[in-house]
Amino acid sequence: SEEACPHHLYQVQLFSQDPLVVYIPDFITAEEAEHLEYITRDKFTRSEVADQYGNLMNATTRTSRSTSVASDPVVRCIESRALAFQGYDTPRSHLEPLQLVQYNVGEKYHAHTDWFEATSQTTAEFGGNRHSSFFVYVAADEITGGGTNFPLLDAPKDERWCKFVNCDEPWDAGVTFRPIPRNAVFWQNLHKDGRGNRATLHAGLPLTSGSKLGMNIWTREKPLSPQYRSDGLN
Ligand SMILES: O=C(O)CCC(=O)C(=O)O
Ligand SMILES: [Fe+2]
Repeated sequence: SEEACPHHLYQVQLFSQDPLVVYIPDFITAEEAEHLEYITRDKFTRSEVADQYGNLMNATTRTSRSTSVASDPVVRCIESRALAFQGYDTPRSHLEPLQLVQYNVGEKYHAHTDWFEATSQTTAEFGGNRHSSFFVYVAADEITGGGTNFPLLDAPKDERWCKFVNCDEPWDAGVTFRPIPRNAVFWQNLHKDGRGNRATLHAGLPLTSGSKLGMNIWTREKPLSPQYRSDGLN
């Protein structure tokens, strides 16, 4: 039985190979989660989305509030972890500032991809397109609903996944990751040739009760220009 196996520390689980999706329990610590909440507590504004031309706007498709996070030693640790996870080869300059997203009852983010279709959002100063995404559940209080749904991924068959994904959903709804504090979902947005992978389509489902604080960690294909980075370094 599994109980007889020696203890090990790593916990990541491959969820899907194509697109690459990896589930990461305990991606951030309780102290880091509290710190993120604390340093952003009065900073949230209505979330923006980019339209097909790359114009940023408030839209009914994304009703959360969000803020980017200024760099500090705790934030740098989280960034380092995200870079190490991706194989150490990616320099910090490829990271967008961490983005926190706050949802209350009824709020959601309609199905979207994190990679951009609009070339105005993938210019050299933005570091090209978003190569990968981590979505981290920072906090979830008394929550129902509010999972992250990938409609084009296959639901897992093994019921041991049910602690991380909602197994009560119809199989044709794809997969919905539960908003479990400090856990993260990682995925690769782009094919090898740089084209966006449509199967990474996903949505933040509406909350039917409680509240949720999430965090996006987006890695671009190339370095962002200093003005768009949290460290502002050259
Ligand atoms: O809220 C979620 O579960 C997903 C949010 C998301 O996909 C995003 O902010 O890009
Ligand atoms: Fe997203």
